Amino acid sequence: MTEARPIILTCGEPAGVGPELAPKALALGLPFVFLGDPRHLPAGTAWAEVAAPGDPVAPGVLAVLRHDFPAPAVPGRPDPANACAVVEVIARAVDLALTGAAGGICTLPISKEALKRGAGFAFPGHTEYLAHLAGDVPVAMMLASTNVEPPCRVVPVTIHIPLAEVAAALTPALLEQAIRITDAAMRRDFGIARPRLAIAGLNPHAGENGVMGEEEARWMAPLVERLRGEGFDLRGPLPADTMFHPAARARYDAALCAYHDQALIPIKTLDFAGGVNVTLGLPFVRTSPDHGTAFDIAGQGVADAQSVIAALRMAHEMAARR
Ligand SMILES: NC(=O)C1=CN([C@@H]2O[C@H](COP(=O)(O)OP(=O)(O)OC[C@H]3O[C@@H](n4cnc5c(N)ncnc54)[C@H](O)[C@@H]3O)[C@@H](O)[C@H]2O)C=CC1
Ligand SMILES: NCC(=O)COP(=O)(O)O
Repeated sequence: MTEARPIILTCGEPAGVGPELAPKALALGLPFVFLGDPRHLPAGTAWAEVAAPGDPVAPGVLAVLRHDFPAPAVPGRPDPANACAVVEVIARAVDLALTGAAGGICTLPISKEALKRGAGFAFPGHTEYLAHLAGDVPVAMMLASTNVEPPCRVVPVTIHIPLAEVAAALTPALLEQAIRITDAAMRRDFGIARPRLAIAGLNPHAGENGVMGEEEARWMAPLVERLRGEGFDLRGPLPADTMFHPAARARYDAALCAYHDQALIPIKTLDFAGGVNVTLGLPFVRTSPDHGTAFDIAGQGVADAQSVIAALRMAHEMAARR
């Protein structure tokens, strides 16, 4: 059996909880390398600089690929001077994954606001930036539970846009693209031979035959029917409010949701600690914890590492399947 290639763990926003989670993630026992500035790690962290992702370090020591930042980190207070380096780290990790030096990347949380203000970052988040770095490939965001049965896996088809813009942004072409990407990724990355996908309606009661919204009857149901004809195992459009209880989740492998909160509220309610964010459709493996920078608790050492550990484990599992 070949040794698993390490996963690159990008530092994310240094004023958030990311850097303090990196040493806690050593509990995983699978190889990963922290890419960032070692000055941002908690005092007392046992770390060793490596020149390449696969270089050995002693057990219990955090391997660090050094990326020097202009400024130290003040917990809870992102420094605009560090914003460009946060973005550089993500790009460097992608290079390492694309060359095969790493098995994939796991990203610690960024502050979207800090990057926009400090670096003019033109992307809503990692997902869109990674798609760009990969050659502007179409991708989908999936959040997957690791602690609940049946699993909760959700794909927000529209992502970081105002609610007022959702109905216009949710087009047949976008939903079809998300269905195709999700189906392919469930097979390749999750080992599910015939993925069952559930499509959530946009409106209350999935429109109730047009009396509470017309998108479901006008184009969602015909799209689902057409793709079923191609062999996709689809159900829906379904009323979203009854899609996430255990008996309902047992009937599908992933749910495609119309907008961000329709997807993320169920998973963060069912499994905030073990939720993993995966970018589907990339030519390399990318996972992330499902939480953000948690500025309110940064620097206190109380941040829960379960989600980042689950994200690193899932990245290894996905890399092994590719
Ligand atoms: N993948 C990424 O880079 C993500 C980045 N974000 C960014 O994070 C920032 C803050 O977002 P929020 O909506 O406040 O979400 P958040 O997840 O940072 O915080 C929400 C609540 O959960 C708690 N929390 C989060 N992670 C925790 C952990 N590991 N252990 C214990 N408690 C934890 C926080 O203390 C806070 O009370 C924003 O700038 C957002 O854009 C949010 C989600 C994902
Ligand atoms: N709410 C989910 C989220 O913000 C994930 O964003 P990213 O992985 O694209 O950075």
